[in-house]
Amino acid sequence: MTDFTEEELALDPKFADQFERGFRPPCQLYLISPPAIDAAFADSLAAAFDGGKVAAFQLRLKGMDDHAIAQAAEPLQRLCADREVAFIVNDSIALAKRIGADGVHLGQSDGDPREARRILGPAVQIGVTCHDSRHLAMEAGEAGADYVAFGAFYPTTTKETLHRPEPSILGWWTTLFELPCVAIGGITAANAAPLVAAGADFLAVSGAVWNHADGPRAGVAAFSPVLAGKG
Ligand SMILES: Cc1ncc(COP(=O)(O)OP(=O)(O)O)c(N)n1
Ligand SMILES: Cc1nc(C(=O)O)sc1CCOP(=O)(O)O
Ligand SMILES: [Mg+2]
Repeated sequence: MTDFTEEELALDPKFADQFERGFRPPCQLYLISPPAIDAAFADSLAAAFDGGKVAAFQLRLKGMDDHAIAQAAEPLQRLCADREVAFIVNDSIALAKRIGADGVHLGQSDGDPREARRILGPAVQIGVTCHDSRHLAMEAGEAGADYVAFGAFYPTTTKETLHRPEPSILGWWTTLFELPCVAIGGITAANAAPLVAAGADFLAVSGAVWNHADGPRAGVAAFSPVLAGKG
């Protein structure tokens, strides 16, 4: 696999009709926390969950140590359990293990998915950032990831990003692989339709929910039509 170039890995359109896309559940929302939160954040998260179905919540607090994140996680993890939302920890396999998270999201320099599996066991969801790379996504799949994440599809102020995939990478992935794919980066209710149409299994969203003019409940609710394919 490591011998292929990105170009070689691209699905040649002339062969596309030879592949049949299997059934996939409708696209779902994967909510990412703001990079910093305050003591009242649990109320905002509850409001977001009131806005519509959220499949997963990722606690992504940057620049804090694991001990502080573990403390902040407690009420949020409880709320997620009550609302049947998967609770995913960003960056840290050790923290995910310590607090018994439902999953961990690993960037390309956050740790090895095989090591994460060894430490966290078979039931914990492991996600891997793959930027705009088919190659990284196939490597993540081979390493036992539960989902691959492509991004940033649109400009974002939440994180400095270097990669800008085309929506077609989602169609390529879902045509060839059963493993779910996540689209991330600058996604709003207004620009999400091409990602849903291309085959994203999940939309990972932060700013569009937390910075929504009418609050996080409205921020989540705004995605309902586009997730239903009516955007
Ligand atoms: C669902 C999802 N996709 C991508 C990322 C980005 O992870 P990473 O590249 O490690 O960058 P940071 O989020 O750690 O700044 C993610 N967190 N979640
Ligand atoms: C955390 C993150 N990772 C990205 C990637 O491209 O890997 S983009 C991003 C920011 C997501 O937040 P928003 O929805 O506000 O753009
Ligand atoms: Mg990371």
